[in-house]
Amino acid sequence: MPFVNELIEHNRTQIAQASDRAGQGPISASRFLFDVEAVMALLRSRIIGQDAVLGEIEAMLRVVKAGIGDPERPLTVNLFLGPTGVGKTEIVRLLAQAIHGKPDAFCRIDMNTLAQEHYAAALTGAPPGYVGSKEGTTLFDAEAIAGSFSRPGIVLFDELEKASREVVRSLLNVLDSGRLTLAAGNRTLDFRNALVFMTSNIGARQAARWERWPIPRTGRSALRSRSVRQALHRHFDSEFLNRLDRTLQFDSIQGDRLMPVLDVELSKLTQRLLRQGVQLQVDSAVKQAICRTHDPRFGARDVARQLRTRLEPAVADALLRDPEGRAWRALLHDDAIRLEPVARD
Ligand SMILES: Nc1ncnc2c1ncn2[C@@H]1O[C@H](COP(=O)(O)OP(=O)(O)OP(=O)(O)O)[C@@H](O)[C@H]1O
Repeated sequence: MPFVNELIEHNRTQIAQASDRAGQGPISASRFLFDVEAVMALLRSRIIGQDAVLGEIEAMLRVVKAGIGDPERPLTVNLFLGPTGVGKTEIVRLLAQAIHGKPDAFCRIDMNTLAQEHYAAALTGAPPGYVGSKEGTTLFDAEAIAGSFSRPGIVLFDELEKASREVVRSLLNVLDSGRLTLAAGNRTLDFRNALVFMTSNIGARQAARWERWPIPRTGRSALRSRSVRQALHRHFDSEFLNRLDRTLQFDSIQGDRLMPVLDVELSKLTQRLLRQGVQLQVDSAVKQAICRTHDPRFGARDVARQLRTRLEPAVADALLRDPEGRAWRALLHDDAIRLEPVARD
């Protein structure tokens, strides 16, 4: 028995195909099934300290949902800038989760693997006459890019600054016309139904220096964003930068942002434990100890790492020691995390 959503999607696709055949072009008004409020609620519950970025994402999703963008370009093209572990990739994963029901339902191109000029071929496939040209083999996942009539595809070009200039130049066509003809010439990938994201940590080192400058926060953030913009313009041609819809700068994750990030990470762990029928409470002393020893170079990644290396082993010990134990409390003893059973009434 098909789901209602699938039936609606099927009907909409039929209508779209019929209208295409009649030469009217695709129907645009609200063809996308996703609900902007629901998508943003998920993002806001999981992404801490990036309010300005999330505001821009919301505006972008509204334009996409309303279907009023240029139909000859990707639905949107966004460059995410910031240091490691601040939520750049996580936002794309959450969008995939909210729109397609799976956090990995997007096409990810790791630009780090395309660091040399001749790797442009890996992106667009082999030219005619070369091995692999007939197969049209490329790094792109055509289905994840195309999405469907009622759900946009999602593409992420990760670590953009690592790609060679040649590879970045081969993306200009995608940004201009929403299409990329593979080198063999026998296949074209269509990005016109895709949300395109790119990430880069360009300028992050310069920005970090301003974080420590002893001036008020607003002044610091203006200087920081100017230095990131300068680094960006030094690295990429304006030909490329002018084709981006949004360049969004992420804030670093440290100070008073750590505790809410820790709460998000903890809730993922407690949910996993609950699925095994185990309850876990974590003392605030444990949380403070984790925030105190946070390594700011790794942003939120270090919070997740500390949970994995300090809390999870203590939980595992307790569960293996007493497999019948169903409720536990994590406490701090001499700077080490210990678990004690919670007495049940
Ligand atoms: N702003 C945030 N709020 C809550 N959790 C976050 C945030 N940023 C990152 N995280 C957590 O850290 C993990 C790593 O973040 P993410 O993959 O987004 O890093 P990134 O910014 O893309 O950095 P990198 O350039 O290293 O890939 C995420 O899976 C998430 O659990």
